[in-house]
Amino acid sequence: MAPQIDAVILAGGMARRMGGNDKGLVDLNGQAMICHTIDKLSKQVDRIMINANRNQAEYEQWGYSVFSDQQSGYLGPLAGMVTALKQTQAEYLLVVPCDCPMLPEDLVQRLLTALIAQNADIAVASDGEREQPVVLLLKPYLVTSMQAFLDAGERKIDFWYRQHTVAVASFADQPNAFVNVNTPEQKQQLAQHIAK
Ligand SMILES: Nc1nc2c(ncn2[C@@H]2O[C@H](COP(=O)(O)OP(=O)(O)OP(=O)(O)O)[C@@H](O)[C@H]2O)c(=O)[nH]1
Ligand SMILES: [Mg+2]
Repeated sequence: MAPQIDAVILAGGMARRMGGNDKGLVDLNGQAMICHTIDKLSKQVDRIMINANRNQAEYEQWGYSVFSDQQSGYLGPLAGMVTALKQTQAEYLLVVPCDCPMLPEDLVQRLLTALIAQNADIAVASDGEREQPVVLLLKPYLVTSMQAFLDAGERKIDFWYRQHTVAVASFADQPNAFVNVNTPEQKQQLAQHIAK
């Protein structure tokens, strides 16, 4: 039987490079950016959760559970992840950002295969050149380690990874799948690419 997998879409950042406009909600070719991500994930996971620190009512319109970071203050992506880990009952949690609208259709399948093959606790995606630190599959028991890391005042996700066994799943054959929209210019470029 396939394991149960929940997903959290991280939309809890300040989006400073987007002029402070909530990145998940900015329009990309007729729909909110997060809708592109939801479309990519909906067939790959059992349940989707949205992690947002403002505009929660707007995020609720898609019918998924919406929650903010348990610890306020914009402490970074780990703050959203640890909160999601406390909510899930699934065997694995998939984490993705709200600003990667082109994610692979086989994201979960390949991350899970890599995690199992390497007997790892975490599988992180790579575009063939660079790891994508907020695109990962992980085991929920890691919540204790992640909370302890944050409680110690640490914030850097890469440092946290290093405490665990991490498998890397390569998506070198889909180099555009992780295009990351941080600025209005990047959004404009992707909009033109999608419209072609
Ligand atoms: N829950 C939560 N998520 C965060 C936080 N900071 C960043 N993220 C998320 O982490 C992912 C990657 O972060 P960035 O692309 O740097 O997003 P950002 O911090 O909103 O944008 P900038 O302010 O321009 O750096 C995005 O999905 C963000 O929503 C935070 O404090 N809490
Ligand atoms: Mg980003």
